[in-house]
Amino acid sequence: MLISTESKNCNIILLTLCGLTTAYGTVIVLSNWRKNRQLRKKALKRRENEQLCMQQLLEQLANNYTKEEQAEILGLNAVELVSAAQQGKFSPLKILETYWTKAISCTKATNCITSVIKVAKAEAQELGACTDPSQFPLFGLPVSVKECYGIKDMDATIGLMSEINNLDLDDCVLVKVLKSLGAVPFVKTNLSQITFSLASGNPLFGDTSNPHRLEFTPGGSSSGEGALIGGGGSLLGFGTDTGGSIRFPSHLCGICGFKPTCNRLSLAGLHGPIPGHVNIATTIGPMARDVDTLVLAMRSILCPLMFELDPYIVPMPFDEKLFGCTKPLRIGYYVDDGFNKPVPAVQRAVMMAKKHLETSGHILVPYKIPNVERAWELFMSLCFADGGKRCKEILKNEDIDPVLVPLIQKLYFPKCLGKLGSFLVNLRNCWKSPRIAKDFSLLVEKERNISTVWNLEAQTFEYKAKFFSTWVQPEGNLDALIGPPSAMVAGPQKHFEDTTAILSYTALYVLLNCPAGCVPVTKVTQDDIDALKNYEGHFGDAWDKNTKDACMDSVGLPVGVQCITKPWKDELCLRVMLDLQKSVGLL
Ligand SMILES: CCCCCC/C=C\CCCCCCCC(=O)NCCO
Repeated sequence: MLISTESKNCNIILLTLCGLTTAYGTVIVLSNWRKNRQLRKKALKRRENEQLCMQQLLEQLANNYTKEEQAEILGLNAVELVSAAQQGKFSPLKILETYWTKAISCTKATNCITSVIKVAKAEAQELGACTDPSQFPLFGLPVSVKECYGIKDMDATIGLMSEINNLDLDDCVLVKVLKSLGAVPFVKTNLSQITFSLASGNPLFGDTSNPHRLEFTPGGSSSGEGALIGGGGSLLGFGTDTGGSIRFPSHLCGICGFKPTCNRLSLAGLHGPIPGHVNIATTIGPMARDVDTLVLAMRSILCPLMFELDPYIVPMPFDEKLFGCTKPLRIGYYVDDGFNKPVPAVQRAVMMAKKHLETSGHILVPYKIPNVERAWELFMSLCFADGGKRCKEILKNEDIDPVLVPLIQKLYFPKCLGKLGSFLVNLRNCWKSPRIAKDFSLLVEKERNISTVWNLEAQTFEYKAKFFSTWVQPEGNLDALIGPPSAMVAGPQKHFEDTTAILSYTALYVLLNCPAGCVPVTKVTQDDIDALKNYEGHFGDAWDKNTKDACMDSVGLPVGVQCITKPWKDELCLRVMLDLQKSVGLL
């Protein structure tokens, strides 16, 4: 009797607990659903308002200038345009309004712009009243910036609905410096959600298209810059690069992009997903149609004002001597990192670049990247040292971009089932793919403790030393490297979801903190596609199959080559890029 009363009480307690848990769960689910619905409404309104504002601006500007006047401005490169503006041939306002018109027509095709920077008009007018334009090295040059750059009274959402209308109180350091040099920041450009993938968009602003083939991706995360500059809507833009986000869209959109050594340019005032992520050297950098513009940008912004506004930036002005060096350089070249085999068009581009640089007088020697798999393990372990905690946190209540879903699912996968999961992934991906299984196990690994992170740092130092020991060669040390910017060229978005497979060529130089830039060298030919039909990759697994499928319909699309130098030799890297572009010509 006693037992049955006790068990009855137990049942009541259990039932009550179950009831309370269910009620609590339902309240949480409902409140999250409500928050998400409110955010979606806000997002829709934000996007509609911006589109309306762009349409109104287009209508206002429609009759301001003749087609011929606009064509004359749009036909100049950045160096020519600045010089024409300094000589008073075009006013900064006329240049701005011409580029606003062009940029808005680009975004109608590719959805590359997220916001018009309205204050640009007043800035252009103020510049127009200046009596000595020659003191401004970027006088009247409209400059586009990635959405995550902080600009006073504008939001910088990184594609998160919860960040809408969270306005910046001040301009970021780069924007302040640009303005002080006479440049006119005029639009903000789209990016992948939280900038943590090579995708082209986010649920807030939508996807961006490749200007050379609208149904293909422009790459990311600086997708808007790639599409806008590639489409002729901006002469100079700024992106960010943590794994390849400047160089990858540059390669896919047929433009030039440069990632400097970390701490040469200021990141202050930028919005990013993981503010304390110091192990992985995020940088900002310029993107443009030609290397001359990248040089103009770097030469101008490495100025006393930036060193003053951000005291943690190494106060190294542009090294004219290093940039102007004319001695023949010893340049290592490689067409394959042994991990992700590039498609034939990419391999051909590197061999073309080798020939061009030889014709320019340089000495090209074959080079082999040491143990890229090790670099990959270190990069992934450091990049997700928190077990993806921060990524998961900021994506709470948000619509998650479908491209990020596989990554987030892995980050949520229970670690205790990791070995089994890894085994199953190995089986599923064409029966045996050790690298895909490894990728899975690196991502399901939860938060690493401090000793593990210190250990990873120490091993990264060892890898760096080993890497540069291969530059010391009996016939003479290497000055630079050239190689692929990616194994792939542009293709449909769905093939660009597995970041690991795509990033090995660019993320390596983030781990090593090397300056690296991409220069367009050729376009995919039918012969490249015929050769691609026999492509099997190094592993014959799902990633290799994806690389092949992605590039099957890419005839006519741009192919870039990556140039790399040692840390702090940024100007030498730009020199190699310029020699290459001069020799290849503009595509
Ligand atoms: C040899 C190294 C291979 C590393 C492969 C890394 C794969 C995934 C890493 C996670 C994704 C990071 C994406 C960063 C994209 C980017 O550059 N974003 C810019 C933000 O500033």
